[in-house]
Amino acid sequence: MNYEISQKFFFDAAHTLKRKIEADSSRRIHGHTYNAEVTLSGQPDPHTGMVVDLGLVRQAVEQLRPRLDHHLLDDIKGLGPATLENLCAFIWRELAPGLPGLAVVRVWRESIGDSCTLRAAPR
Ligand SMILES: Nc1nc2c(c(=O)[nH]1)N=C([C@H](O)[C@H](O)COP(=O)(O)OP(=O)(O)OP(=O)(O)O)CN2
Ligand SMILES: [Zn+2]
Repeated sequence: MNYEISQKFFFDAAHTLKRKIEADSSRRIHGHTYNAEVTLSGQPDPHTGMVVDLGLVRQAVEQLRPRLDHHLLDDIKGLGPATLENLCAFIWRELAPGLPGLAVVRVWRESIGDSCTLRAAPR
């Protein structure tokens, strides 16, 4: 059996996006509320009963969140075009060093129903 333990957070951010369709509205600066969820997988430590203390996950997320919340995503170094895919990859790169067992990063926009899920490659 394997366990997955998750934490959700959100950030409000602005962006532009170059697209072939809906091009005009996408290239103007506009904002979204982005939801995100990070999931770690593993076995609970027999002494603590925890895969990972969710407080540690929260600390890592709280370090990252101010770098996204109320920012223009176009300005964030290393993000690239502000798509859900690139947000998943960015969050992964930023959190993975401090969160061993990181298995899934999901980012979605509730208002429009768009979602992206990034999973660790199977070993
Ligand atoms: N593969 C992807 N395709 C698209 C992405 C993406 O991140 N990955 N993103 C977009 C747009 O940003 C998205 O559709 C939102 O559209 P947008 O014009 O920015 O906002 P809306 O006004 O339509 O939605 P609200 O969130 O309600 O403001 C497109 N494709
Ligand atoms: Zn948008």
